[in-house]
Amino acid sequence: MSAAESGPNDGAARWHELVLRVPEAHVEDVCDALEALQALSISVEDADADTPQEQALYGEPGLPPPAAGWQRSRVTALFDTETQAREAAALLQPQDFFADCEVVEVRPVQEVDWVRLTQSQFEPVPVTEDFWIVPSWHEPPAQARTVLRLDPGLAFGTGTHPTTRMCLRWIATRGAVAAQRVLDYGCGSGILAMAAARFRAAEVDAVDIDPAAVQATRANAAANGVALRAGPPELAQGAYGVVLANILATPLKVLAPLLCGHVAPGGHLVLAGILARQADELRAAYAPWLALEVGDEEEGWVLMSARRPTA
Ligand SMILES: C[S@@+](CC[C@H](N)C(=O)[O-])C[C@H]1O[C@@H](n2cnc3c(N)ncnc32)[C@H](O)[C@@H]1O
Repeated sequence: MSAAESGPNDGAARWHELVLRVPEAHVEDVCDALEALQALSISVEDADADTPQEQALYGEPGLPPPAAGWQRSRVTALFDTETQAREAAALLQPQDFFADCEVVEVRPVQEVDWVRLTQSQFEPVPVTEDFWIVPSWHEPPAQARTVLRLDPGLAFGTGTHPTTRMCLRWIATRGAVAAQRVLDYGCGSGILAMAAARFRAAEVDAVDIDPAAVQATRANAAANGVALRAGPPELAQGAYGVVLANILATPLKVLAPLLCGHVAPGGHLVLAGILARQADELRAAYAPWLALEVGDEEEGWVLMSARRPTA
């Protein structure tokens, strides 16, 4: 057994990890003991991971269930303090079941500033040269004349996904939403609904089957000073000059009669969430009502749109 060593930044660390090497036969005993010693969490990994000795661990039909650990497992237990981690190591070492085990180290776990880390991953997103989606912790770029403030949250839609970006570009460049009733079907964060409002839609309805998305849309609209109605799908009523739906090919096919039924004469239907190879399926599914065409393509995704003839 090797002596446990601690890392150089002990003083600053919030938690400490006790790392052990344990043969398969004793993984369960060691984990039970660590639990009894008040470990905050315990993880078991293959000690030979990423080496030629790495061992797959899964149950095959007709074969015995997988073992609790690998031939040589690396067991890591998290403790509140360095003292607790070292005491746990000291208490384990004399135990019979620990005979073939090894204390690898006691090491500090550095705190991660998750807020800062997350924020650093979300930069302002340009939709066009002068329309930008900007997280609240960033200043809008100088060239941004139209801005939506949006932070990553539980609901989909920060502008970083190509399907959202293509819809935003359609809204910003076609001039089709101005003075229209607009429906955002599957609103997620409400990003498309808010963009429609920014580009002077007369009235915006945003609906989603996920109550968390409806809540996020309301909160994001309030933060952006945007007036819209958000709610469950039943909120969508009557005809709209523009119907936007960025969902996925399968639900979009099921929703074809419903979505087409909301498109006013002379109005537009804009669909995204469709892979390029699914475009023909979608065209066929919507053919009884509207003639969809691919209008944009990005990273293997397409935007499809159609216009209902004026009556
Ligand atoms: C890919 S996200 C799009 C979010 C946002 N509109 C955007 O463009 O980034 C799809 C959203 O559609 C919602 N959704 C999925 N199926 C739906 C359905 N049948 N009716 C209404 N909303 C649906 C999901 O809950 C999700 O919020």
